Amino acid sequence: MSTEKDRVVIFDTTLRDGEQSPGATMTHDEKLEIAELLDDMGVDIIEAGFPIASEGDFRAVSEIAQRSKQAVICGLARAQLPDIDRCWEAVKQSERPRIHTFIGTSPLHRAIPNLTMDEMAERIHETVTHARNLCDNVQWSPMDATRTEWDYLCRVVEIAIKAGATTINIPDTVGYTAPVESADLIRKLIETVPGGDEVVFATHCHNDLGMATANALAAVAGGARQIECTINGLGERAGNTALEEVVMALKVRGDIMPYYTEIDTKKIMHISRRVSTVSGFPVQFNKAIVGKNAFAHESGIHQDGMLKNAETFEIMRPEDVGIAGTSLPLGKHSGRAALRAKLKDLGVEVGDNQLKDIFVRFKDLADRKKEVFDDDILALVTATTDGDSNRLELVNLRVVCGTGGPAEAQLEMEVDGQDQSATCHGDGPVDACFKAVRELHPNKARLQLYQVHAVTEGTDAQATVSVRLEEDGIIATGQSADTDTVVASVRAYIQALNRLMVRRSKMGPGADTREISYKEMG
Ligand SMILES: CC(=O)SCCNC(=O)CCNC(=O)[C@H](O)C(C)(C)COP(=O)(O)OP(=O)(O)OC[C@H]1O[C@@H](n2cnc3c(N)ncnc32)[C@H](O)[C@@H]1OP(=O)(O)O
Ligand SMILES: CC(C)C(=O)C(=O)O
Ligand SMILES: [Mg+2]
Repeated sequence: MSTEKDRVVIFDTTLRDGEQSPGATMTHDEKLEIAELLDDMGVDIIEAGFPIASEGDFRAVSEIAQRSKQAVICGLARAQLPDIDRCWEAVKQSERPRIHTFIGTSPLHRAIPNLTMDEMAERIHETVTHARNLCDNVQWSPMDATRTEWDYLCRVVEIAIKAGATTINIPDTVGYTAPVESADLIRKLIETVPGGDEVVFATHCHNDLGMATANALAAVAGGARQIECTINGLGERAGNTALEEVVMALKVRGDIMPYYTEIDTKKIMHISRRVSTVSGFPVQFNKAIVGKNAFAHESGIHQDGMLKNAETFEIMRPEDVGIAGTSLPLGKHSGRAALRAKLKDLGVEVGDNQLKDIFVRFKDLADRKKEVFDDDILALVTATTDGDSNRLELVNLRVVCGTGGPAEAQLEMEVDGQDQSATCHGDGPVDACFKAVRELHPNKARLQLYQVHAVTEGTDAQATVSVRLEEDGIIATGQSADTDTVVASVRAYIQALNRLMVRRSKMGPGADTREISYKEMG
């Protein structure tokens, strides 16, 4: 049975509560940019700032008010007449202005302005009336509502409604409430307070116990039709309800939550990145919806499932939140299915046997590296698919080098199936290694080119080493990739020697490089 869905209004307070996070201050231009993005994505109400707080806040709220295309522009004001006047001065420039005024109503918060219950009730009446005389869209909030005595909460909400508030916001200022309480509180207020069914109830949750999203959604189930939230959950202490979370929860679980918003969800990722940049608050990797890993799968079983059917491990499409697509980063937990898919993406078609070889090398690399990048994979392919006959093979290598003297290489190498070892010194670790290779496999090949480049970033980057050898006009190259540059160098050198031997043998019988004595590297 399909139910008609109710509209839930999205009230974004990134520029007010979000900016109150220590260190999240935004410049004037950044605020204008974020407001424009919020407006474009379909946010219904933008709380643009606290106009009495500073000249800068006043200017930002005023300018956002002038520029907004469709959103209601709201400013915050304490329960003080000068605050409300200043707020009105700023928001009145909007075609759709709102004044949001608040006061802390719990016992702890009543003590801050040192007002008795009756004095506070009188102040609420006076300030909401004043706001309503200026603006016909007035929101009132009993700060710390979830720790306010029930009877007193009902009393002050009724006063605010009678004084003309059109939206009653019930803040869980310190993130104390639990979902079941959140739903009950709103439901009971609507049922109990005279006029409660004639105003919009809003929910404003903080994330101190990690329940802000759950509490906001529960409040909606209880009858709230406005959710206050911020991009990336930015906000005081552990933050506010994250806009992207509630919006996507309502979209994805419309089956059990018959509500909808007018947010263009495809714009979520872009605004998330901009807010992260301008606030300087990075988004945690595993953050719901907008975290780097929200649509990324590294483990083989998940990647295989995703390649067969994306719904196996994703409950929403990345495109729906503005992400280009799922990513299957390769790492130590990945399997063949993802490796094959990655190779295909990179335009490399391999047979089953080649894939097997590449996979062994890939696992070996992934064990040593945090993340395996596309370039790493390509380097592995080059190293694996050349199919030479390997008369020389690296078995073991230890290198001692540093400031104390010449480098020493202890090399163990298989030469035509026989294990041999040599220790050589050289002018640096690579020179020592190459000398050891030549001691075990004397040759006169001339080193035409030795080139190292890091193909990936970071201190664990994979280096690709290219070696080109020339001998009697025959040229052979070797290439190897490894996180250890010296190991890559030795592998590349050995590969080039193997190829040289193959080429020589193809040019005529008996022509074996081992009969040729070593000539100094050029
Ligand atoms: C839960 C929330 O997010 S509430 C919003 C919090 N945001 C902010 O505070 C950011 C903007 N704030 C500011 O820039 C400054 O605090 C100002 C400009 C508002 C006030 O600055 P000051 O006059 O220097 O006061 P200060 O910040 O030291 O103290 C707050 C004053 O406001 C009073 N106050 C606090 N909340 C309210 C309220 N809702 N209604 C009326 N008075 C209030 C306090 O009692 C205190 O006044 P008092 O010293 O006379 O008791
Ligand atoms: C000003 C109010 C709504 C607030 O931010 C809170 O109580 O958390
Ligand atoms: Mg808040």
